[in-house]
Amino acid sequence: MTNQNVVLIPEEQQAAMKMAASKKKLNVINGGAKISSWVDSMRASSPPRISISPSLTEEEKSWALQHPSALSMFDKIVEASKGKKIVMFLDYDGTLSPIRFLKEEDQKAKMTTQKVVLIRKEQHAAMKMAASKKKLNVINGGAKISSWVDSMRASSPPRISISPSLTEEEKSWALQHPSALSMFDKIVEASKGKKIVMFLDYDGTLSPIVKNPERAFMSDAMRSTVKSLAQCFPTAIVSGRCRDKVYNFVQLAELYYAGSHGMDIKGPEKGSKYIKGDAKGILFQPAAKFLPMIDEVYKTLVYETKSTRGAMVEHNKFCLSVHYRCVDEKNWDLVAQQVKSVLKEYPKLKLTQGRKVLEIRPTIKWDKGKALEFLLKALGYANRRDVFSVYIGDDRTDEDAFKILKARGQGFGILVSKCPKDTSASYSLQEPTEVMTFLQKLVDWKLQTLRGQAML
Ligand SMILES: O=P(O)(O)OC[C@H]1O[C@H](O[C@H]2O[C@H](CO)[C@@H](O)[C@H](O)[C@H]2O)[C@H](O)[C@@H](O)[C@@H]1O
Repeated sequence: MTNQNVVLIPEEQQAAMKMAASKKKLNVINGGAKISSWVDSMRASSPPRISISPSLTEEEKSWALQHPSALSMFDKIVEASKGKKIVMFLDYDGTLSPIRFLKEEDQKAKMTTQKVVLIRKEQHAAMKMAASKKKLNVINGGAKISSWVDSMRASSPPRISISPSLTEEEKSWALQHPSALSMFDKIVEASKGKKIVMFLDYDGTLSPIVKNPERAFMSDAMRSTVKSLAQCFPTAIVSGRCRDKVYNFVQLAELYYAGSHGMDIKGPEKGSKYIKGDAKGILFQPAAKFLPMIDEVYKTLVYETKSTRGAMVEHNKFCLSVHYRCVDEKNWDLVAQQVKSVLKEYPKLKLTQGRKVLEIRPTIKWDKGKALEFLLKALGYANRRDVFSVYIGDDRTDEDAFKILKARGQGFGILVSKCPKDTSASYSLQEPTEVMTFLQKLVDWKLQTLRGQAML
């Protein structure tokens, strides 16, 4: 197998492929088309739906107040029409018929209107890949893609929907991964009599995704909520970033931090109120011996990518991130080639993908899931049945932690996502503002429970 033929499947893409495999019953109308700009322009011309969960943002609430449902206002409407002749004008597409297919494909779509679903281009690419599987080369655990650019496009998928109504697929996903907000009572019920431990990813979970990784600040309101959370439950931040950097963003000394995708773990600065006699805090760095190699690769990558406008290499101590969010899409393959050519010389390093980022890290068997287990053990909670862990994250690397929780039956994961994704998480939240609401509800619930106990 020549290097040119070798392609790495991003975890994001693997997930999409799995989802695609479960979609055999659906027909795809833009099956033969390339990922191209018309999909983007269609996305732009069709606003995303407001919400797949019952909770609304402030903006959505205000819009809903200004444009209330005609169903809920029905009586007022007929009241207003009293004594008048009603004349009806109805638009067709999107009003009398659901918008489910593309005009260019009308012929095909007519035959299968009921089954047709317009899928986002990443899923489309994945389905195409699945179909042409045999032609592709295998790397990275058996998964395949036809090109790096496809896989890079697939990271950080945009919202799936183009119409206000949910597709069957979305409905089914939402049923399987209901909003953690709407299921709040069930969640706290399940945790009754158990010690709750909180694990929080940073980017895309506590802070919104922004173009410049150096400016991914969390809001003061989020910080204050996380602070209150840590007063109620042991709380850890588990991030792909280097520990110092994520600490600088969060700035809460009372938390546990696992940086570099869990390869750099430290307990609270002033010792943990949850571990008796642990004044200094734990420190675990399973990839310490890779530091010189990572430094060397960092310098080489900075050199190799410096002529590629928008590319940025981030040093995360035990791992590296090559960002391409700000690189013109036509140069994404160039970035991929630059990274691949450097990594050829370093078989002890592996490449994974996050949201518009290529991540380089040691091949050791350590990930966010292992970090979660390590922290539970450090807290003395490893084999206890009365521990209930909640892990909230938005990226593929968080899946390792979701899987561990599922396997241990010691809590569950919450995926932060606006669109359906293959996940081992049990619940979903759409964005960081919803994460904050959920965390605040947990704090309020805990304080209320304590007040109730104090009154007994
Ligand atoms: O595990 P996480 O805390 O979620 O870290 C994963 C990566 O997060 C950061 O990149 C992501 O967020 C940036 C800021 O919003 C965004 O610009 C970028 O496109 C995202 O991939 C961080 O900069 C990376 O080093 C982490 O690997």
